[in-house]
Amino acid sequence: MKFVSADRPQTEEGYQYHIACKPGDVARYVLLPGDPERVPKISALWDEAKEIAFHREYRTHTGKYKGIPISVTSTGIGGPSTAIAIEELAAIGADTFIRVGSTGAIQPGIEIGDLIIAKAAVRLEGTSKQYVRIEYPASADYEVTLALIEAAETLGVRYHVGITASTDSFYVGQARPGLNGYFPSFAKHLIDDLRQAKVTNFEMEAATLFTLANIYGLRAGCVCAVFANRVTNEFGKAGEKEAALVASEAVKILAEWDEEKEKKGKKYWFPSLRKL
Ligand SMILES: O=P(O)(O)O[C@H]1O[C@H](CO)[C@@H](O)[C@H]1O
Ligand SMILES: O=c1cc[nH]c(=O)[nH]1
Repeated sequence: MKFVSADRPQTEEGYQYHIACKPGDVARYVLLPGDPERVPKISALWDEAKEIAFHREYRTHTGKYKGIPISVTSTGIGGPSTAIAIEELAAIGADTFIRVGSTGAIQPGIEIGDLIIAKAAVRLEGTSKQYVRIEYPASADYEVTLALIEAAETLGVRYHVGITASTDSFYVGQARPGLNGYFPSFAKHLIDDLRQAKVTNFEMEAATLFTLANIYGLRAGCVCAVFANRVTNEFGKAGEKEAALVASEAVKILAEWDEEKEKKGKKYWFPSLRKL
């Protein structure tokens, strides 16, 4: 396989080095779970799907959900691999991303299995800092976020909307004691400080996704299933299917809004657009 340059390791036909996909392999709407094992669980919910590639942590299926072309690519854990996925998926035509993750809740009143839709992210990871100054906002796209809320309401699931904190470390970085009880003083206040600032949850990719989407003029949103409750210290794998359904339904809703905007010559969706 001949890659055209070191700057952009892709072949003449645009086959991307890490995700092993080329133009035409993915839809413009791409769901982004961290876990490769979640990819077939998500595409099983669609009308049709096929495996395109599975290279390193990047597993991609493309298919149709309620008639809308849709793809899913796993990002792996953390900002570095997520940034690679976004760079290469965007290079082959993806422009709207929805992270479908799992998360740890730090606010009271959030149950295991609930969903959390992120409207923005605290950039506690390093990847976005290698792209743009720290003051730059890791904010979700309002149309994607609204479509996720619409989908959650339609599906009647328990959900919350909030600011997520994306970290590079799952253990000490999310104020879990490390091996042999290693627990530095600056980690001790992390949850309480973030909780006072109304942060709802921890995960490890949204800040990278939102920052790069904003830099590149792409749309991104995020819905996560609550696996960990850091208030009660419970842990359980629940809500994964609901998060996948909400994200898939949100793509259907976004596709309808995009068609409406196109038909009426509008750049931004707004509630009374449908009455025009
Ligand atoms: O379930 P995923 O999407 O991987 O998301 C969460 O799970 C991993 C940690 O267990 C991190 O990737 C975190 O962001
Ligand atoms: O607590 C959690 C659960 C899932 N993912 C995280 O990053 N943290």
